[in-house]
Order: sequence, then structure tokens, then C-alpha cells
Amino acid sequence: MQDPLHRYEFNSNSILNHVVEPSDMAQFKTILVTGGAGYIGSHCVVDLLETGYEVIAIDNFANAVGDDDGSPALRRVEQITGKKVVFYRADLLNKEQINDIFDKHRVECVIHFAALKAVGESMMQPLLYYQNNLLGMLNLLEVMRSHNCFQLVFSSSCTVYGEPEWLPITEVHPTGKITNVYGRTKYFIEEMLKDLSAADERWNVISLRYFNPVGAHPSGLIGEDPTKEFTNLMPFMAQVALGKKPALTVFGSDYPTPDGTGVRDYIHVMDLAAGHVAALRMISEKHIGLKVYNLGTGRGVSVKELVTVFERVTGAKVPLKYEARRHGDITAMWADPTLAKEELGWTSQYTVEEMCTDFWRWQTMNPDGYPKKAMKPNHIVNGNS
Ligand SMILES: O=c1ccn([C@@H]2O[C@H](COP(=O)(O)OP(=O)(O)O[C@H]3O[C@H](CO)[C@@H](O)[C@H](O)[C@H]3O)[C@@H](O)[C@H]2O)c(=O)[nH]1
Repeated sequence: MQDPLHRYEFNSNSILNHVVEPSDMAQFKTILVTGGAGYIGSHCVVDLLETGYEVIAIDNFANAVGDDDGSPALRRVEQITGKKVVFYRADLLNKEQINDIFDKHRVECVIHFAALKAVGESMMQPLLYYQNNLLGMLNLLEVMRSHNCFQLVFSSSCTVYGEPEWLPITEVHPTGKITNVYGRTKYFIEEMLKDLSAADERWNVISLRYFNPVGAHPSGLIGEDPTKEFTNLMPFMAQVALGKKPALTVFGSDYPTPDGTGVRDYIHVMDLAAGHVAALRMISEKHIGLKVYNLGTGRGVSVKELVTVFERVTGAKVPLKYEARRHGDITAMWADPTLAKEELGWTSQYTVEEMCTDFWRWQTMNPDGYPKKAMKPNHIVNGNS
């Protein structure tokens, strides 16, 4: 068994300031992670285990690879950390299943990642998104309340801000003027959480608004492997660099930005994971009701800039073709992460170079993603060993 204060020391170029201080050892012990087999969820589980928490992860494999033995991503997490993850294949729409898990384990806090997240799909299937994301959240909150668990970290998004009225975006920026259904589900849930914490002071909730998560664990063992068609820039760029797709389409080169392409705040997924550990520490230490924090680096990077850095650090070529702006895309968005720094003691550590290097390591070590095995349709997996 590993020393709980151990941190990965291999690849010291990529890991910065990731040493666990004794004060990280929170008072909570058992954390339920919904969507734990997914991209951000699995990276967060690594950090939770290494900080000393016990993790119960659930996932319905809607957008994560699964098999009859559980989650290949979480088996890799166990390999990285030398610790066990209890895993259930479970669906938040099945309240009974969730109830059973809470009956079985004394969950002290929930980190809720599980959600459908494809913007285009959400416009074509709004009911699917409202049912899955909103009803799933409602079921989870009800089960939590019935088991006296009132601690929650919610996975929100900078999409709740819509087209920015100012930059960098601070948490007081208005929310709600959103142009897609997926984003509205995040916004509606934040509103729901506001009402809930106002009505019942037992709730202690942090909503983390992520900017654009990219990168992978520096070991190259876990990374992003969506089971659905993906449209995000970094995974698409990596597919082009691997020769699996002929060219990267740059959507819009006439934006009012320095090089004409869209600007975003890309953030390493391990920095996001650290943000969740910081949020857990905060809600384990004090009663805050509901708080909202941006998780971004504070730096805007254009599409062209990201491609240039990616080509430089990986040595791979990414042929480009230019097309019109993508419908619904905003021009530029980056965070003011000051509040998270001041109140959570969290700042991003990884550079854009490291985001590209780590993503590329995952892609080249796993060109087809996780190993895929057949899975029986309704097989309930209990345990991940
Ligand atoms: O093939 C591609 C893909 C993307 N882009 C551009 O790259 C930038 C980033 O795009 P993408 O990676 O798709 O992220 P966003 O559109 O910023 O959306 C992300 O960030 C949103 C928050 O703003 C979240 O709501 C979404 O879930 C998440 O995918 C944008 O300027 C796109 O126009 C391209 O030029 N070509």
C-alpha cells in the first residue's frame, strides 16, 4: 500500500506543485463520484485517492468505455494510485439503484460529473438532455437528502455565462443567456441548487464552472476516450495528428481576435481534479451554503495558437482547412480565476505545452483509446477488481 502522502514523481516535468500537504487530508472519508469512469471523473478519482479519500464511483457508460468487469479507466486509476475504487454501473435515472448504493455506503460527499454533454446532440434531442441531466440531478439530490448527505460539488461550465459581456469573466458575470440546451441544463441546475440551499441550510454546495478541459494524466494511462462522436478541438486535433482524420477544420478565421480564430481558456484536466479536491476541503471545513468558482487558467489561447504549440511539442503535423464559424460558437472566453485562488487556495499549474504533451502521450500510447470488450446490455457491475 502506498503512503497516503505519496505523489507521482515520475515525469517531473509535467507535475508541478502536486505534493499533498497534511492539511489536504479532509474530514470526509467516503466520496461518491458520479460519472467516475468518464474523462474528468476518472482524473478526479486519481487525485481523490492520492489525497486519502475512499471513492465510490458510479457510471452508466453513456459516454465512457465499460465492460462486464467494470471500467477500464478506473482499473488504470487503480494501477496509477495502487488503491481500490468501488465501482457500480448505475444510472441516476434509476433512483432505486442510487438509493441502494447510499444504503450500502456511508457517503459523506458527492462529486457530480454524470451528464450528457454534446452541444449539437442537445439541440436535436432536448428532452433527452433535460431528462438525463435534470432528472438525474433531482434523483441524486433526493437520495442524498434522505440519507442525510448534504455535501455536493457540482460540475458546471463556463457555458452558463453565454456570450461574455466582459473579459476575463468573473463569477458575478450574468448567467442564463445561453444558446444551447446542454448549457441550459447546467444553468438550470445551478438555479435549482440556489433554491435548495436557500430553503434548507443543511446543504453545503460548490458549483465549479470549468473552462475548456484538455490534457490527460501524465502517465499516459488515462485520458479522454468518448464513446460518442466528439467535436472538441484537442481530441480532434490529436486524431488528425495520428493520421486518422485528414485535416483539422478551423471554424472561423474572421473573429475579432489577434489571429482571427476563436479564443478559449484551456485547462489541464489534472488542474481541474485538484480544484475538486480544494472544493472538498472547503466544504468539509466550513458551512458555505452555495458557492460558485471559475476553474480556468486566466489565459486565452486561440485555435491557431493551440495548433502551433501542439505541433511544436509533439513534432506531429496538423493540416488545417478553414471553414465558416460554427453556429453558436462564441468569439472569446477566458476566466478570472482569482476567487478560486483566494478562497479555495487553488491555482492552475500546468502550461499549454504540458496540456498538449500529456494529451499526445495518452493518444500515442492508446491510439484506439481503452481496450474494448463486449458488454452485456444490462449487466450490473459491482466492484472493480
Ligand atoms: O474541429 C474543431 C473544433 C473546435 N474548433 C474551435 O476550437 C475552439 C474550442 O472548441 P471546442 O473544443 O469544441 O470547445 P467549446 O466550443 O469552447 O465548448 C466547450 O466549452 C464549452 C464551455 O464554453 C462547454 O460547454 C462545451 O461542453 C465544451 O465542449 C472553438 O473556437 C471552436 O470553434 C475548431 O476550430 N475546429
